[in-house]
Order: sequence, then C-alpha cells, then structure tokens
Amino acid sequence: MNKIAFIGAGSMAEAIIQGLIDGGMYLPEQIIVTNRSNIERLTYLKEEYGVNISANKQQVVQEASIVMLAMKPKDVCEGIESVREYIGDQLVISVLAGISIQTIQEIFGSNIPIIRSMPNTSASIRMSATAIAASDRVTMEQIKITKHLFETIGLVTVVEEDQLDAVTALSGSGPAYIYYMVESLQDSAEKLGLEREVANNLILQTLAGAAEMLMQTNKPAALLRQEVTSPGGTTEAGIKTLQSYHFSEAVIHCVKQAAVRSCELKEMFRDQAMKEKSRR
Ligand SMILES: NC(=O)C1=CN([C@@H]2O[C@H](COP(=O)(O)OP(=O)(O)OC[C@H]3O[C@@H](n4cnc5c(N)ncnc54)[C@H](OP(=O)(O)O)[C@@H]3O)[C@@H](O)[C@H]2O)C=CC1
Ligand SMILES: O=C(O)[C@@H]1CCC=N1
Repeated sequence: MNKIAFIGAGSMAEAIIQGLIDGGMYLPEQIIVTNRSNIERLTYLKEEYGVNISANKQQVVQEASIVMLAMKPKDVCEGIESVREYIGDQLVISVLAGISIQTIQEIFGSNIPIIRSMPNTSASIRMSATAIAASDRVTMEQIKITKHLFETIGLVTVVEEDQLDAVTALSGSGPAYIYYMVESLQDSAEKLGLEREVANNLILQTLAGAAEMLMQTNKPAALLRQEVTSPGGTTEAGIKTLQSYHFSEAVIHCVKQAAVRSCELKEMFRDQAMKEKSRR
C-alpha cells in the first residue's frame, strides 16, 4: 500500500495530515507518524485522525514511499540522522523553513532527490498556499506526485529554490499576520462597545468577503479599497490613521524581516550540517 511518513508531529504535520485525509489523497491507515519523544502527541493524532503512529523510525520510513520532514529547523540534524540509514528510494519532502536542499542532502550524506516545500497551516482546511522547489535529481514524475499531494490541500506553485525565503515570509508566515490583524479588529470592536460574538461574526464575514472580492473580481486591491473609501467619509478617516502609523511600511518591514530570518536559518543550519558531516 502506498504510504506517507511524517517525521515530526507538530502543527504543520497535523494540518497536512488533516487536509490529506479530508481530500481523500490518503486513508488514515496509509499515514504513519513519528516524533522525537512525545507519545501523548502521537496518541492524540492516532485518536483524532486514525493514523498509524510509531516510535520505531525504521518501521515508519521503510513502509513509506514519501517521507515528509516536519520537525523544527533546529532539530533537522537529529531528525534526519534518526532516519538516514533507512532511506532508499523514498521521495523526501521537507516543509522546514530556511533549510536548503543542499543542507538536507549534506545531512543525509548523499545527493538524494529532495523537494522543499512551504505550505501554511490552512492546509488543515485544504486552503494552503504552497510553493515547492525541487533538487536536480527529482524526476518529473516525482514533481507530479508532489504537486498532486499539495493540490489536495490547496494551491501549489513551483518556484526556484532561491525564492523560498520570500515565499516563507509571505505565505508560510502569512496566516499569522492576518490573525494578528483580526486580533486588533477584535480589540477595537470591544473598545467601541460591540458584543464579542456580534463583532466576531462581522469581522470574519468582512474578511471572507474581502478575500472573495479579490479573487472573484480580479480588481487590484488598491481599486477595491478606493471603492470603499468615500471622500471625507469614515474609511478615509480610518485609512489616514493607518497611514499616520506607517501601516504599509510596517507590513513591508514585517515580511522583509521574516525573509531575513529564513536566510539566517539557512546559514546557521548549513554550518551545523557541515560540522555534522565532518564529524561522521
Ligand atoms: N507552523 C507553521 O505555520 C509552519 C511550519 N513550517 C515548518 O514546519 C516545521 C514544523 O513546524 P511546527 O509543526 O510548527 O513545529 P512543532 O514544534 O509544532 O512540531 C515539531 C515536531 O517535530 C518533532 N521533532 C523534533 N525533533 C525530532 C526528531 N529528532 N525526530 C523526529 N521528530 C522530531 C517534534 O516532536 P517532539 O514533540 O517529540 O519533540 C514535533 O512533533 C518547521 O520546520 C517549520 O519551519 C512550515 C510552514 C508553516
Ligand atoms: O514561524 C516559522 O518559522 C514557521 C515557518 C513559516 C510559518 N511558521
């Protein structure tokens, strides 16, 4: 049976697992998950989604045709080391922020085919925006399989690897920026005396409506904003206030810093991988 293994059982692994099962790409019994040591977490995933769990890395990896690396960047060396000797012709897909294909290959100690991906947590409801980049040994068939996998949980686009830092900053981290904006809208509604539930319903429908307007009308965001903004009206007063707080610059700096952090991670862990390699 065609199986997928997850090395790492955190938020991102769960989101992908949920999306893949709901999308019918894998049955729960085709999914096998392991982590470092948190048995409670594995038990939760088994109870919630019916997936297989195991602490036996050899069993997890050898049964699978796809191995998804889903640990934190800081755990990449230990995580790969624990499965390295059991990897044969499985396709390895990484979701790790900032860890380059070259670094992953250094840790594996061979030039195996690797696909680097950057999904987001909306994978759980099959609404991820995912970008993928492939190493030179990845076949067209493997790219096709990977695209199909990520299409099951949302939208997927193929990019050059050097674009993944920007992608990570934009759409990997992106949901958090939107949630932060929602938190601020919730706070403002409370300050204006609106009931929490009433405000939440209005905020969420406004958010969903604005996203649908952008997608369905194809109008530029600036034009849609203009259509809301009556001269001398309420929106203008609000937007002018955002501008006085340098909202746009803040967002630009936010995404830039996230991309810078992705580059920093890349450099940090490249050095660590080189040390691991020379230690072996
Ligand atoms: N969260 C997000 O929105 C996104 C995250 N990513 C990427 O996904 C990856 C995972 O992030 P996230 O799910 O948030 O992280 P979490 O901290 O929620 O989960 C990390 C998981 O990795 C496991 N792990 C740690 N060390 C090892 C090891 N040596 N062997 C096997 N498993 C190990 C942990 O197990 P244990 O609990 O036992 O230590 C845990 O299950 C990161 O690299 C991140 O960059 C990418 C896109 C979006
Ligand atoms: O914050 C992080 O590093 C990860 C990568 C993208 C989203 N979460």
